[in-house]
Amino acid sequence: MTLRLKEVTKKFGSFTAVDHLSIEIPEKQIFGFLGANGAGKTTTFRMILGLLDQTGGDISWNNGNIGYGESHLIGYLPEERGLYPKLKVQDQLVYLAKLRGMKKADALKEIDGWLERFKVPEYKHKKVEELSKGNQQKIQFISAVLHKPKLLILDEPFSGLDPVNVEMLKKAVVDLKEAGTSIVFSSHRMEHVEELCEHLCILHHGTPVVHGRLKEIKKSFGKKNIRVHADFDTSYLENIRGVTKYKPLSEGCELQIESEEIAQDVFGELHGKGFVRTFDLEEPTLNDIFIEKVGASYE
Ligand SMILES: Nc1ncnc2c1ncn2[C@@H]1O[C@H](COP(=O)(O)OP(=O)(O)OP(=O)(O)O)[C@@H](O)[C@H]1O
Repeated sequence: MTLRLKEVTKKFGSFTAVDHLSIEIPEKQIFGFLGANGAGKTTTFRMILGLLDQTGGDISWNNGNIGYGESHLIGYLPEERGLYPKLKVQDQLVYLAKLRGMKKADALKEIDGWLERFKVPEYKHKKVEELSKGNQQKIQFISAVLHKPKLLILDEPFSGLDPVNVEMLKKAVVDLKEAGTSIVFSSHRMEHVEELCEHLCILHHGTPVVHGRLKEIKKSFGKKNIRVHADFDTSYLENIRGVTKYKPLSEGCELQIESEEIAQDVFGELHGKGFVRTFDLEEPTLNDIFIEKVGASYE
């Protein structure tokens, strides 16, 4: 079930939050949605979910509209986390699962499995307000996936989590994909998108500036990085034609080059100058691409 957005636009008064966005989100894959604060990611998710009406354009899923009737097929982790603080974890999850058409007995079984998996079984009968923020986020993630949705939309799922919990959630996301769920997630962290997504879109002021398959995006970017590990001063490499960036490291440097061919020149200039431990020619990172297209880095 492919999710298609065609020329989707959202205006709030005279302000355009999403501007003629056309993307295709293939099924059973993880699609990454990147963009600076205010780029239009959450607004796009709300339109996909039918929580906001678009001003123009079409959104279709499996060639039909997504409506409230499909809530059992869709899971959503909103950016503004919101569980009922006074309700106990299990009661709350059962309630939300029943809203999505699950039977209580099935829900209880699933809940136990997820709480174990996320290493929080002891919170089952605790009120949500007694949990740390990170653990509340895990519970909210569980509420988005309990009913085994076909389409899962995750707005900044990893924000505010410690590295161990980030890994735990990432693993869950990958397993859900492998089980056949189509997943769209937004993030400010390039490395998460780079690691998890085959397809992605970078939004800038509501317009997609990069869109497609990660591998092809990297290939078509042209520029590459070189990492040199050497025991002598490499700063002269900065002056080679085609070297667009130079960053000294404690032992060596990192370079950005205009195209792959420049690597030969850099390699040649290293010859005979001293001991070179490593010379690596690497693909551009998503961060490099983002900086060039959007002009700002989050790091
Ligand atoms: N209900 C609303 N009324 C008016 N403007 C809005 C409304 N919702 C969003 N906007 C504006 O639309 C733009 C896009 O917001 P959106 O929340 O989609 O961005 P985002 O990419 O999710 O940002 P962030 O990374 O900060 O979550 C922002 O400039 C925001 O102020």
